Amino acid sequence: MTDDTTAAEATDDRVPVTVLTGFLGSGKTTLLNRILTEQHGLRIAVIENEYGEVGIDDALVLDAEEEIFEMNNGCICCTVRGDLIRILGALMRRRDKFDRILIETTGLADPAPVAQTFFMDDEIASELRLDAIVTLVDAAHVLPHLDEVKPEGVENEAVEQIAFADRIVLNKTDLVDEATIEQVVSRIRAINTPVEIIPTAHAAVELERVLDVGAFDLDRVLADDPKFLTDTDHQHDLSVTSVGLDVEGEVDGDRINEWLGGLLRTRGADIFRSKGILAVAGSDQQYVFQGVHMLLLAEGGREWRDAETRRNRLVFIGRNLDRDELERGFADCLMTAKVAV
Ligand SMILES: Nc1nc2c(ncn2[C@@H]2O[C@H](COP(=O)(O)OP(=O)(O)OP(=O)(O)O)[C@@H](O)[C@H]2O)c(=O)[nH]1
Repeated sequence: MTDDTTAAEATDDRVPVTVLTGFLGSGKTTLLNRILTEQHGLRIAVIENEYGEVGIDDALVLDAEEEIFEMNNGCICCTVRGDLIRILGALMRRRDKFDRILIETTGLADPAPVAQTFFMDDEIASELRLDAIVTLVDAAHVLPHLDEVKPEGVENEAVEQIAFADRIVLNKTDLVDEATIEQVVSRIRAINTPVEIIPTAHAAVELERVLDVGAFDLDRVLADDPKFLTDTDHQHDLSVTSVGLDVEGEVDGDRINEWLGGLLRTRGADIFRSKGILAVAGSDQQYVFQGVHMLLLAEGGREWRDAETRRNRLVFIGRNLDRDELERGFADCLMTAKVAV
């Protein structure tokens, strides 16, 4: 680094932006919730992009003082990139209200086009500084996704997210043994040799290791990918789709457990991610379920409000999803449903 760049950085008062990425279910929302609830004294504007039609993450992000902008009608790296630019523009007009910006991408996003946004638009580049791309990696599930062979021209998002990372939060180390951690670390190193890897469980990372770290290095990116600033074309794996269900009524607790458990046991290789908020008969509390492949967790959510309509919102993301089958399976769990005997 020259004296000139040091001086330039010292006077750089642009707002730092962190891009939080990582494959489906790797722990992005868990980290976001940590950041939003920790007493760090920072004012963070959050932009959240969710994959799936029914918008569940907004209910799973904890209440916080911070402002949260939802972008649920497309993928941040392609269809709603215009929305991202508009939100950033609106934020810049009231930059006295926050100290930094955090963008959580979907689990299927390519971080490169999101990063490009900070270099290709002059107004944005003059006001905002891409601080780091922080990638969450699920130590228990990442290897098969890295191994997936995609059709010609189609990106492997899990690989891209690691390749572009300035920091890797190697999460869910509680679910695997040392040998698996070593194997995952060596796969990460093969994709992105110099990256700093921070092993964690439940995304318990010290914030100073991921926020305002000045780690994004355009020169390094251009050395790896000379077309980074000019090549805006990328192709998602269209065989990965989502099915969202939004159904009024209450479900039978036993039946929904049995159905979801059986579904993920038998189809969990193809169902990468599932999550939902359920109205279980006889309970005043919402039920939240979180599935990552075959691993299923259920937790109690907030209480239903008095006049609130009991409804169930579920999303499944993966391959070979059959909407009819999922709708029928869920309908059989509803209290009003006639169950075949
Ligand atoms: N055992 C274990 N579970 C974790 C850990 N981190 C997160 N989880 C759980 O994994 C599930 C997915 O975590 P999220 O934070 O929602 O993951 P995400 O990356 O935001 O998921 P998408 O937004 O769907 O891509 C949740 O049930 C979390 O509680 C961890 O380190 N260990």
